[in-house]
Amino acid sequence: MVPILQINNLSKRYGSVQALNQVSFNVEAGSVYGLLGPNGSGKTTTLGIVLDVLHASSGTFQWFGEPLSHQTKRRIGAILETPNFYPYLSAYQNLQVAADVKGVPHQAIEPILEMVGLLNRKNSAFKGFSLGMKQRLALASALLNNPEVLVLDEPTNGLDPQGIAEVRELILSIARQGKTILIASHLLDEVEKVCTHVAVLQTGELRAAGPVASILAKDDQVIIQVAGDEQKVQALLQKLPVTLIKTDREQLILALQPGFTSADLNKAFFENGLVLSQLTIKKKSLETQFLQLTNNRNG
Ligand SMILES: Nc1ncnc2c1ncn2[C@@H]1O[C@H](COP(=O)(O)OP(=O)(O)OP(=O)(O)O)[C@@H](O)[C@H]1O
Repeated sequence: MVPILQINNLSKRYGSVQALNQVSFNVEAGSVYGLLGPNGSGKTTTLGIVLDVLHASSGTFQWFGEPLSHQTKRRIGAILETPNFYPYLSAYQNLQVAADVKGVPHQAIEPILEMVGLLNRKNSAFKGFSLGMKQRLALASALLNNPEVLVLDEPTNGLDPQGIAEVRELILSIARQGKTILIASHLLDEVEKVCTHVAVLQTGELRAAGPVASILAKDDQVIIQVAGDEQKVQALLQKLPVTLIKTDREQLILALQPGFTSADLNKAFFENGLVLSQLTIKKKSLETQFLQLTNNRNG
């Protein structure tokens, strides 16, 4: 299946600042994909580029296997910053305005208000809403035209614990409806709770990408280097109980599923006529590095 979003070697410079450097990852259909990194790591820049708000210095991206167009944009709902709703209009009236802009019939409004838990406040003015309610109204607005994908930049920023819990639960319930979600966050905890997949950015570099369970696993990871046919290597990796976390030049970084040891890995390669020229066990999980990353934030 074609990935929902393919990002290939994306780079962005702002003058002397290299905000993104050759970043590549794919977002598959049905995933909740976290873009994790501390402030200034390039998350917003990445989202801005794929939503056509910013231009990349180099690299490409495709939505649904196609370049971004008017048609593909209609399949994407996004919240990059807290949207400007009219303070004196009610939740319902604000969504009427948004529906008119998007060419969506007004019948769509109430079911969406119900989904985001604001139906009983539909006639209340926006200005009286808590931050959490404002964010849920923003989600309602992004969902009005029933997009296949939602792109969210730090959706729980500034919310109190209850607001955070509500927005996270809402994101999960939207995901359960089969929508794909790309969400930028500087919170490891949020990514662990909400996301199925994660790409980790640090100062514009992609540090790791893959399923949350394997990237954040406590299990050992191994670095291998294989002499031999690359296709054969990939075919073998597909069959083994391992997850490819990252390819770094000649090296492959793998997470081993419980019960499958580095000795088993070595044996499997040998039996398939492939010789490992390197097999290093990385004792520390990436989690420690992520915690350092996210704790180093300064804002
Ligand atoms: N318009 C701009 N002009 C110059 N530098 C910029 C501009 N926008 C972003 N940057 C720089 O690019 C880098 C990446 O910023 P970006 O906003 O993408 O990071 P982020 O991970 O989204 O962080 P935050 O959570 O703080 O928004 C940072 O060093 C930032 O200072």
